[in-house]
Amino acid sequence: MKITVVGTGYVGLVTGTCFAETGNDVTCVDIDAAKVSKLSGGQITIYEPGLEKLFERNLKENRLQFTTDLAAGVKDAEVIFLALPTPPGEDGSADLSYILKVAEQLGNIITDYKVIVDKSTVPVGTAEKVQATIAKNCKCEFDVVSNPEFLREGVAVDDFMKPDRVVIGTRSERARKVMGDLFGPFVRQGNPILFMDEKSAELTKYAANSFLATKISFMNEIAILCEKLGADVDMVRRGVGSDDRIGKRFLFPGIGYGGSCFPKDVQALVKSSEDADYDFRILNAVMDVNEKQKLFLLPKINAFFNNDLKGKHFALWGLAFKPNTDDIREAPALYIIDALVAAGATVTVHDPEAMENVKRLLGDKVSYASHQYDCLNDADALVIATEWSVFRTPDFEKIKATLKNPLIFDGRNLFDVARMQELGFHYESVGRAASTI
Ligand SMILES: NC(=O)C1=CN([C@@H]2O[C@H](COP(=O)(O)OP(=O)(O)OC[C@H]3O[C@@H](n4cnc5c(N)ncnc54)[C@H](O)[C@@H]3O)[C@@H](O)[C@H]2O)C=CC1
Ligand SMILES: O=C(O)[C@H]1O[C@H](OP(=O)(O)OP(=O)(O)OC[C@H]2O[C@@H](n3ccc(=O)[nH]c3=O)[C@H](O)[C@@H]2O)[C@H](O)[C@@H](O)[C@@H]1O
Repeated sequence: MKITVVGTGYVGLVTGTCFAETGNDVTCVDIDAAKVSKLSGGQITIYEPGLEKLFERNLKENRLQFTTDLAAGVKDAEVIFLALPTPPGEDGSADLSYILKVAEQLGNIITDYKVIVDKSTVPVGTAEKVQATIAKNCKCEFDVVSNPEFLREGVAVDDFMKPDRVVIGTRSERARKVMGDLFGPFVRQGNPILFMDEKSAELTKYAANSFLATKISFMNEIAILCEKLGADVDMVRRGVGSDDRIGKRFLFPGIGYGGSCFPKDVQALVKSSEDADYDFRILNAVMDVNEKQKLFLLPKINAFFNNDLKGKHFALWGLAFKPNTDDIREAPALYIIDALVAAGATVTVHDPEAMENVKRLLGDKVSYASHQYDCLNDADALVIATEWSVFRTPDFEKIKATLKNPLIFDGRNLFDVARMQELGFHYESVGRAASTI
């Protein structure tokens, strides 16, 4: 099938590459000329495990092309995916200007039947708006379909190729057939394609992300309670997660959820609810808990240093909002850095993939260490903000020998508390007793 993907960011690039990998002829369109030039030249623009190999193969075999020219890019397409940004507007609602702008352009461009697919995360009613915007100038038939994306960064290729489900919102038989054929190869393993109306599909995406965020905030509050009552959140998590009705996943407490999606999508659903004259109380609490959780380690750090961080120096491991990505959008590490620097401390940071992005954002606000152990030089303590595998089994003797104090504040519960005690560390984590020296 001939497919065009408009917007070649995270979702667009994964979508385009995976469709090419399953034998489709894919053109990706982006207004960012530098990005298009890099991608056309074979240089991948995001860090995503497993994607580069597929990208290179499909580019070489001419199933994947890139252009800045929307009209040329969509000319032969049967299906046009819109994988455009939907950032939060000032009032927290999703900003639809990117999508509606392209919809308006498409109305003037398309001359034969196309299925136009909202892949972006968009509020209920957007498919209708896109339909109306295209229809203003369009002289041919077309359908607008809602097909939200559920991939996670870091495992995006697997999530796209073997999805738990594909949600397709359309009431058009013609579009349903096209989308069913296109996604058939991805759901052969038995997971379903769920056909529904456009509004239900749009709400499914927000409900899924908001529910996952709720699970995380819930466990973060349980972790706080564990510390107050002397329980161990690791034990509680296992005990709770063994119930199939609850499930083991997304119960890991930490320093809050970040990334480009949970924070903005929970906020957007709250705003949609307000617009519909409904106060979504649970989600307001979820956001509130998450805001506080990002700075969960700060009182512990302050308490250790008697509320005087002036002149103290911290090593910080992990900048990405989660492992296996270089994405630092809404990363809890950034909030910790802000708080430490505001209190008069200095920080040296290390991350396996996200250093360049942080350098662009923070410049000389922090210092950078290209190796995780160099990061520890002259530091009063180590703070861990992201659970990269490479941080899970470090050389503890080296850490102890390099840090000024054997002191670790771990926002991701990487180590066993009793072991840290044996090794002679003062070790503080989330929802578990501290090991003290
Ligand atoms: N990043 C993720 O893991 C996931 C994101 N989503 C949703 O997918 C949507 C896209 O997200 P990302 O890929 O992360 O965004 P992104 O910000 O990485 O990429 C968006 C791309 O669109 C391009 N663009 C902007 N205006 C354009 C125009 N007029 N014509 C052509 N290209 C244009 C930008 O240059 C950029 O390359 C959002 O709604 C997001 O909520 C959904 C699931 C997962
Ligand atoms: O709409 C989106 O963009 C995507 O948002 C999330 O994916 P992603 O943001 O890539 O990352 P997650 O693995 O969901 O993690 C999000 C945040 O939650 C945190 N988290 C996750 C799980 C957990 O148990 N505890 C926890 O604190 C992570 O550290 C991270 O900061 C969803 O998992 C995807 O299904 C969805 O498609």
